[in-house]
Amino acid sequence: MRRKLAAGNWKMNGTGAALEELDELSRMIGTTALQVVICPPAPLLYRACEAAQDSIIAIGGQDCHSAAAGAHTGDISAAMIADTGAQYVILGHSERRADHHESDADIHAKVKAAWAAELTAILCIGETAEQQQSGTTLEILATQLAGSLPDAVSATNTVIAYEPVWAIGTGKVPSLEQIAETHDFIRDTLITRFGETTGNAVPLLYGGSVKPDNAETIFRAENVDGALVGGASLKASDFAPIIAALDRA
Ligand SMILES: O=C[C@H](O)COP(=O)(O)O
Repeated sequence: MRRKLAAGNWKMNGTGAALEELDELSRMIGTTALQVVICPPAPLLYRACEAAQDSIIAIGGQDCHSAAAGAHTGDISAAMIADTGAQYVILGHSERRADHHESDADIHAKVKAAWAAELTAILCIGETAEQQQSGTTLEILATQLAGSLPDAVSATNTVIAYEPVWAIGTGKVPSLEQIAETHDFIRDTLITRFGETTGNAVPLLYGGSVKPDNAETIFRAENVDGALVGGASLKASDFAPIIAALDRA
C-alpha cells in the first residue's frame, strides 16, 4: 500500500506569525497515518521545524541549489535545508521553472543534491495552458519525467506532484477523468522505467487549486495519493479538511 501525503507549499507567504498555523493544524488533524508536510519560506525553516517537532507534521524546503556549497549568493543547499531538521524539498515547481528559467537538467541536478542530503524530493511536473490546448500534455509529462528524474529513484526518496500550470492559483481544476488519465500515465511511466515495485511505490500528488470543497472528488482517482496545496495550505482551517478528505479516501 502506497503512503498518502498532503503537502502544503506556502510559497512566498508568511513571516514568524504564520507559524501559529502549525500549532493549529496539529491540533485540528490530531493523529493520522498520513504524511503531512508544510513547506514554508526558507527563513522560517528552523523555526517551523522547532514548532512542529512534537507533531506529526514534517517540514520541507521549496527549492535547493544543485551544488553542495560555494559562491552562489542568495541560494541555499540541500544540506542546509536538512540541517534545519526539514525532511523534504519541493523541486521543479512551475513557478521556479518560469521565474528562474529552471530546465529539466537543472532540476535533475537538484534532485540528486536533495537525495545526497537525505531529503525526499517532491518533484513537480505539469503542462502549460497552451500545451494542454494543443493536446501535448502526456508528451510534456514524459519529457519532464525523463529529463528531471535521475535513475536512483526509490519509494522513499521521491514524490511526484502533477501540477497543471493553468490550474495553479486559478480556481480551475481538471476533470476527474483528466486527473485520472495523467496520474495513470505517470504511474505507467514510472513502472516502465523503474520496475513494478518502485514504480508502484512512489506517491503521486495532484496540485492546482485543491480546496476543501473539491478534495474529496480529486482523491477518488486511483493513482492520486495526495495533494500539493498552495493557497489552501496557508490556513489550518482550510488545510485540515483537505487532509481529512485524504484520510477518508
Ligand atoms: O505548490 C502548490 C501549487 O502550485 C498549487 O497552488 P494552489 O493550490 O494555490 O493552486
